[in-house]
Amino acid sequence: MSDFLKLEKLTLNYGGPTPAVENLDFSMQASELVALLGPSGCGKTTTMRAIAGLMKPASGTIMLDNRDITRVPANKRGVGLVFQSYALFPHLSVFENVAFGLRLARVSSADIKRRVDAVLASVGLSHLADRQPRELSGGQQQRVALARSIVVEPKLLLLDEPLSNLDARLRLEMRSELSRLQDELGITMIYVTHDQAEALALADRIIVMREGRIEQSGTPEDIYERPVSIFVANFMGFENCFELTGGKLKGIAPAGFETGSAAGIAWRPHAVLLGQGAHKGTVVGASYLGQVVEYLLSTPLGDIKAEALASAPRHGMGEEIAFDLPQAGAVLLARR
Ligand SMILES: Nc1ncnc2c1ncn2[C@@H]1O[C@H](COP(=O)(O)OP(=O)(O)OP(=O)(O)O)[C@@H](O)[C@H]1O
Repeated sequence: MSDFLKLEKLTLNYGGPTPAVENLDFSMQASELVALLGPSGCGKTTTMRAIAGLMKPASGTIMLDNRDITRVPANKRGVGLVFQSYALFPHLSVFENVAFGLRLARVSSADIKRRVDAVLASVGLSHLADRQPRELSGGQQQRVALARSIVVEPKLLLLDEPLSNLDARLRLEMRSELSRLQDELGITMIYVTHDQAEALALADRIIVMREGRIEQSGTPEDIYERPVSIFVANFMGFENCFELTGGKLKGIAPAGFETGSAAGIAWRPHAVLLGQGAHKGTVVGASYLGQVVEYLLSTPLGDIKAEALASAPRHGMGEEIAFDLPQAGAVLLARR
C-alpha cells in the first residue's frame, strides 16, 4: 500500500536559532488515525500548520495522495483543520456555519441541504440546526466545528487539541463520538494532543514528539507497554523511571534480572510491591484516589510512587515500609 501522507525530512523554522521541527519523517495510510503526542512546545502544532499549508517549510517535502503539496496553497490542499478554539461565525445558524465551505465552493443548494443534513445527523445536531452558536454548549459548538470540517470531505482532517476547551465529561463523550465518526466515515486524521489517555483511546498509531523530533512511533500498545526511552516512559505514566549505569540503579543491580545495555528502567506505581522486599522507604505523601491510595516514598533510590488498594490497611506519614521493584512490571528503556 502506498503512503497517503508522507512527510520527508521536514524542517520548520520560525527564525530562531533552532528549528521548531527538524528533519521530520513520517507517513500514514488512508483512513488511519494518527495521534501526535508530546509536551508543550515539542512542535505538534507547527507540524500541523505545515501540513495544512499555513507555514512554509524551510526544507523537506509533504506528499498527500501521491501529490507533492509542499508549495500548494492551503485552500487547494484538501486538508481540513479543527482547532481548540472553534471560531464559529456568531451571526450564522448552525446549518449555515456548516454550509459555509460548500457555499464558497458553489455547491448547489439541493446538494448543500443534503450534505449538511447528513453531517449534522452524524454529529447528533440535527435538532439544533437553526440555533445560533451562542445558544449552544461548548461541546455542541465543538461538534459544529467538526461538522463544518467534515462536510467539505477533506482528504485529511487535522485536529489540534480539539477537546481541550471541554470539561472532563464532555471530553469523554466527544472522544467516543470522534472514534465512531472515524469508523463510520473512514476519514484520515491526525489528532494532536498532550493527553496520553486521549491518544491511547483514539489512535491507530501514536507518534511521540520531543523537541521537534520523533521520539517513538508505534501502536498504542507499543507506546504504553514498550516505551523506548525514559522520556516516553515518563510521559506514559511510568512514574518511577531511573537511569541505569552499567546495568545498575544507583549502584544496586535490580534483583533477579538482566538489564543488559539498557539506559533506563521504569515501573508504574501499581507495579511496585508494598510491604515486602529488599528496599525500604519512608512515607512522605499519601493520596486517596478512590480505588487505590498512592503513596510517595522517600528511598535511597530516590522518590518512589507506589499504589495499594484503598481497602488495605493504610500507612501513615513517616512510616517506614519495605517494598520490592519486581521484574514483572519493569520495562527496560534503550535510551534516556
Ligand atoms: N509563531 C511563533 N513564532 C516563534 N516561535 C514559535 C511560534 N509558534 C511556536 N513557536 C516555537 O516553536 C516550538 C514548537 O511550538 P508548537 O506550538 O509547535 O508546540 P506544540 O507541541 O504544539 O505545543 P503546545 O502543546 O503548547 O501547543 C516551540 O519552541 C515554540 O516556542
